[in-house]
Amino acid sequence: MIEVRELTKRYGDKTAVDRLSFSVKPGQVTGFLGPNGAGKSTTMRVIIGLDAPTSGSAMVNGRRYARHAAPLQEIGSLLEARSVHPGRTAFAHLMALARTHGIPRRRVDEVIDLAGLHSVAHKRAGAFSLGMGQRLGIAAALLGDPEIVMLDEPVNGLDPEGVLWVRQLLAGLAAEGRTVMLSSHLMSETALIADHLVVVGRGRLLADTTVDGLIQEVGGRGVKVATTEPEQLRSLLSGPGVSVTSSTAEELVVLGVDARGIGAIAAQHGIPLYELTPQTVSLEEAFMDITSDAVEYHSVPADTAARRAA
Ligand SMILES: Nc1ncnc2c1ncn2[C@@H]1O[C@H](COP(=O)(O)OP(=O)(O)OP(=O)(O)O)[C@@H](O)[C@H]1O
Repeated sequence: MIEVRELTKRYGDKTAVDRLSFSVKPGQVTGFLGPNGAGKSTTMRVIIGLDAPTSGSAMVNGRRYARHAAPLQEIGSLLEARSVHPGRTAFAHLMALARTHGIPRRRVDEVIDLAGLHSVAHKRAGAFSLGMGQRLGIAAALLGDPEIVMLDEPVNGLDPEGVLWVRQLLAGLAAEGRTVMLSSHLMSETALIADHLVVVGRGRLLADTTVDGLIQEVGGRGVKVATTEPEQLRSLLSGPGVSVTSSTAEELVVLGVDARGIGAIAAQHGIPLYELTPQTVSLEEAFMDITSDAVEYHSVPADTAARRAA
């Protein structure tokens, strides 16, 4: 379990993390999402004690990271995939980590196999592709067989097979009851991996929810109905958990009853319908909607950028 409470981190006058609170629970995969510069890496660095909070706290299984006697066995993390000595082989890198943490050689062989690094284990890490480097970083994170696994952008640079591997690996770790957290700025990719989502923007919490919850929050999964009898249909549909709004005189937007249910009620009462459209909000739209005010670096159309530069 990771518990972040009222965490604030300032660098000079820049507030990277702003009174952020959330929990990452065991047995599920939590996606930590936000646009570039949202404060994800800073939060993760504080969690593993690489940075000290300005105020608030980040606890790992009830204690600050530094208070754990064997932190690598408590929480395995991948924060900077390239933090490997380029002249060392993958095997030597993992062995060095294992030796300094009292981890047996057998476990090094296990994580090399687990990460699919067998054929390159004795090659210099400096010659690794980005994807291989990511696999080595993930192998290192798993070395201590930790209860908690925290990975910063783990699929960055991986090919589709690698992405699938990470997805299955993390789902397997969560199914074993471990706590799994991964950061990303890609919503659709994270939704395939994560059960629970923590969304941040400009250092603040924007949503702490599930994929479905996020879509509901931005008004997705409603049904647009056009009928000649909107008022009659509205009163027939009204009930607990149902919300009906009208956009035009003959159009209703219904939340809480699906298209099939609306069609059945209309047919029962002889109400003609001339449109019945489930409204889908894509995950990317949902993400953009809740983070739109929190994006630090908005892109501008190419011609505007060119005019500004001129
Ligand atoms: N050491 C530092 N000194 C000054 N500012 C920093 C420092 N580290 C981070 N920041 C700033 O804090 C903010 C949050 O950065 P952070 O790297 O945590 O965001 P992020 O969500 O991980 O972004 P990305 O997806 O781009 O990695 C950014 O505006 C960044 O410029």
